[in-house]
Amino acid sequence: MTTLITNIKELLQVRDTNVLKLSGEEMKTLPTIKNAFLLIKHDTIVEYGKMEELTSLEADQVIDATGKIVLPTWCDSHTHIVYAGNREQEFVDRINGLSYEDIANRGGGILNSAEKLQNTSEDELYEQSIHRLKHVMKLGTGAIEIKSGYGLTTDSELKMLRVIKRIKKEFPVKVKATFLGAHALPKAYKEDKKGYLDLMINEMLPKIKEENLAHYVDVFCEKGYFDLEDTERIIEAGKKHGLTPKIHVNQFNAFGGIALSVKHGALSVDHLEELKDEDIEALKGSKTIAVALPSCSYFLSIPYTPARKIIDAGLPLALATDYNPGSTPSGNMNFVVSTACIKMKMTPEEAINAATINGAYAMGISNEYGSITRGKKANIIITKPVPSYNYLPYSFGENNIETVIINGEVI
Ligand SMILES: N=CN[C@@H](CCC(=O)O)C(=O)O
Ligand SMILES: [Zn+2]
Repeated sequence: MTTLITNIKELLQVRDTNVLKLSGEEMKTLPTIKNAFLLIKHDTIVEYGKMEELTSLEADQVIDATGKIVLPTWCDSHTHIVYAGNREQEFVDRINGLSYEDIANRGGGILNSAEKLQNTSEDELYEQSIHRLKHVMKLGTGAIEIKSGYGLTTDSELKMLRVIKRIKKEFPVKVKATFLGAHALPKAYKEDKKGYLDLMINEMLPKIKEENLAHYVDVFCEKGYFDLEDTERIIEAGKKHGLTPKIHVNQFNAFGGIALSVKHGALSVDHLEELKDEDIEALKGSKTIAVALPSCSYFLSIPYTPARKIIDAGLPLALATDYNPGSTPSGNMNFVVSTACIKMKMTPEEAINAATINGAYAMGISNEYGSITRGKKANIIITKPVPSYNYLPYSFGENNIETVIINGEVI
């Protein structure tokens, strides 16, 4: 099966050589070809160039993209889309004056989602999750990381991870799974944190390894959740089971979680709404990428991750949704890209780089995803007719996507 896309107004993120991530100044450049074509064979990008270089129109399917922009699908490197029910009551409680912290302290928040998930069957959880996944695929997401962390018992954490595994098998979208047992202290272990850490280390992780259910290990490293010592224990245990760390850090408080994550070779550190100079220093020269989650800042009215500070220090930055029921009930990467430009003062070029190639890096898949490169997976967004690529973040809230191709097939 071959698909030829012709007359593309502008083809974005064209990289002849296989760049794995972009840092600092490099993020300012978004290589493009105007009046371009793109040829897909089966699930792979095989050729692209200027229309005048196109020698044959022969293909099983020809899509005319006159007036339209073509770019790689979004790579959403931080989500919690496998969850049960929702938390719209807490949303109203926050409008009426309670804080995210107040709600958590009253037994709501993550523990509320955990209770719902524990009482939901694996099949029902799968159905609810794929409903969200299908929606975000239509919004242009072609690769996604999904975390556990709303189970908080061995059975329920495994239930979440099995749902992720099933999604991975059933859907063309690229999926990476992360074990986030250390998301909150479950009620049953309220007075016994050590007991819960032991449970994760001695029971959950070996089972996860046995069933090959995760690639990454995550910890909510935050005051009132897991401190540096807890985080280090879980990271070390995860690494022993072959899981690379990707850590929730600096969401509300900065107290050294970034340096710790870097020391352990974390692939990413995510959130970073609170950021100190020493955090920036810790990231320099490392292979760890910072991941900003602007929809979470928007929804919780907390500070935005200081993207300028990170990029201007020469560091790489990725953008992701954080899609979850408590802090970000949205998986829309288009909104993330817009919000990054509007609120974090990222240029459209930086934001698109952060949401494609750098997002892929933050999932460990940038050798296969995140750019228009010969040999990479054919995961493609075709927009509606738009004046320029700047229009995509500019027209926030508008759906500019007409067609999404994942693994070479229109979805
Ligand atoms: N901060 C920790 N975890 C999620 C939110 C969890 C929740 O409120 O359900 C996040 O990334 O924002
Ligand atoms: Zn998160």
